[in-house]
Amino acid sequence: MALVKVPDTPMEVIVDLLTKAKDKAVSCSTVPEELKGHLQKALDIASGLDVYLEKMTTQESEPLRELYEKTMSHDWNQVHKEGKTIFQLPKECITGHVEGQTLKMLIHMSQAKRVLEIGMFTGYGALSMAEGLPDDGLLIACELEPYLKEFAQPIFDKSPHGKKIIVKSGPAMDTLKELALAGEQFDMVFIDADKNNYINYYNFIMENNMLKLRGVMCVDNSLFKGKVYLENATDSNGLALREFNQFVSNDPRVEQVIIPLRDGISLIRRVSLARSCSLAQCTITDDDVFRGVKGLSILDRMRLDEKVAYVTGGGQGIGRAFAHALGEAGAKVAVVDLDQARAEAVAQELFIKGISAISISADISKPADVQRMIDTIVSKWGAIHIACNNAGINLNSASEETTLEEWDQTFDVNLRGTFICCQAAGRVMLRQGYGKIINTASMASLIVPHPQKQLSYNTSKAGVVKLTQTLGTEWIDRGVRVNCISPGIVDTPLIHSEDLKPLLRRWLSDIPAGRLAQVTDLQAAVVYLASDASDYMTGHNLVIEGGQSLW
Ligand SMILES: C[S@@+](CC[C@H](N)C(=O)[O-])C[C@H]1O[C@@H](n2cnc3c(N)ncnc32)[C@H](O)[C@@H]1O
Repeated sequence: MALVKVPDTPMEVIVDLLTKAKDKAVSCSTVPEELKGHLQKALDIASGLDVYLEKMTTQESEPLRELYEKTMSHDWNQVHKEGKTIFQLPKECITGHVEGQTLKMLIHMSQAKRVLEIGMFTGYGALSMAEGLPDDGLLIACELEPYLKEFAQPIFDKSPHGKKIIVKSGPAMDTLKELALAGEQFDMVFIDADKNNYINYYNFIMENNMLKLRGVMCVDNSLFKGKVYLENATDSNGLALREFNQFVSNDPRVEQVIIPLRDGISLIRRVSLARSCSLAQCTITDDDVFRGVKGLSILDRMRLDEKVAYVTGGGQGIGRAFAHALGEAGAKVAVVDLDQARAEAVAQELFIKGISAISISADISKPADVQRMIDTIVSKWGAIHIACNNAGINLNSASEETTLEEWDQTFDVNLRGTFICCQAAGRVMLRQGYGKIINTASMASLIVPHPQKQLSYNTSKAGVVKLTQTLGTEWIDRGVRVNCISPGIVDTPLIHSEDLKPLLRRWLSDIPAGRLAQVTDLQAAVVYLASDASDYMTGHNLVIEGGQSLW
């Protein structure tokens, strides 16, 4: 006997009813052709929808496909008869391809890192969401039936994302209590278990602050085949969902929307602080500390959206890391380098990451080049908000042998070049009444790094600090902040050459942190100095050297 598929979603119910109506109409000679035609059209539209969504949704991964097939071909009746599961589990309760991809998309969009799933079944939704999580993301899946963990784990193990999933067997409420006790919080919670408990899970999560401030709760089956709004529905699960939806829609702590995908997915998020504030029972000091300056959290205050930046020496090393950091924080970035090919390569890297970027070749020791760089950026983007004057050179010689050529060359780039850039960018920024200049100085501005001999470099970088202090105090009352970053010894491939090995050992013994700086160690500093969060800071030399200057 062929298995009759029970309609599982409002659309499947509509298709079922339209099919019956059309069959009846077709077999009845008194039904007008026009009505038959309308019925057929309605049926085509309704029955084609899920098929089309399925087809147009990005193909699932191999482990997900395997999980789906293994779930569908498993004899759940038999498993239950053998006493391996408490309940007889219908295979149709799997989330499946389109919903799985929707959850994965939500995880990406909300940049969630910690997810809680209530009701895992065979893990299709869990693995879909894990695929959307970053490498250090975590998903805790609550599942009543221990058998399902055994079922899913071998496929989780085949996926590179399976390691992000921890399955907690047993009643979800017990796991929730355990997680609340440990102070666990989540960016996303997916509720997809016993319908009559949805309201309890929801309230427990809200009352125990388990959903982070920016968190989202997703609730599956919230349309329950339409029974949530059909007047004569008596189905206990449908009625439980109806009560749940009504409760959430009246709950002033949250906002909700129900997406009519498959059997309905509710998206629920905590409302803004402003509303929570008026709801709170306790005494609140309602100020910028509580609400955030301009209503922004501290991390958002460090975002650089809509800002225009340039980075000189951006084609490699520290400059490249600065360009990426500023772009990741939201700025448009002009990558400037003496070497056009290098600048272009970094601009391409940024472009691939979705960052607006251009490349410019310029020799910062030449005023005409610097002016061309400034004009190019202003004509392209209309402003310059962030100027990273990072290009520099380091030539070594014993002081008694340092030639004037070496001295002049070093000063031309490191100090004169930095001044030329500060002045040209500063003029634009002073006109704008806003700007952030970040110069790259060096730990050598504070100490005399040894045993290498680099008089011109050390002196020029000390000059960069004084330049920064002077401009920083002169321009701050016109909205332009000038600071500098002093890195310690930065790890480059060159440093690991055989020749430099003894020098490297010596340096390492001088660094309390026990290692050289990576360019990535400097990235947060440049974003902070470029952002409005550092507005009260000017003329500062931010030293990042693993403690080396203190020993
Ligand atoms: C609709 S299925 C979940 C589908 C799953 N989210 C997916 O991605 O395929 C519901 C699951 O909730 C589980 N469940 C039911 N009651 C539960 C409870 N009290 N605690 C934990 N899990 C429960 C069931 O065993 C079943 O596996």
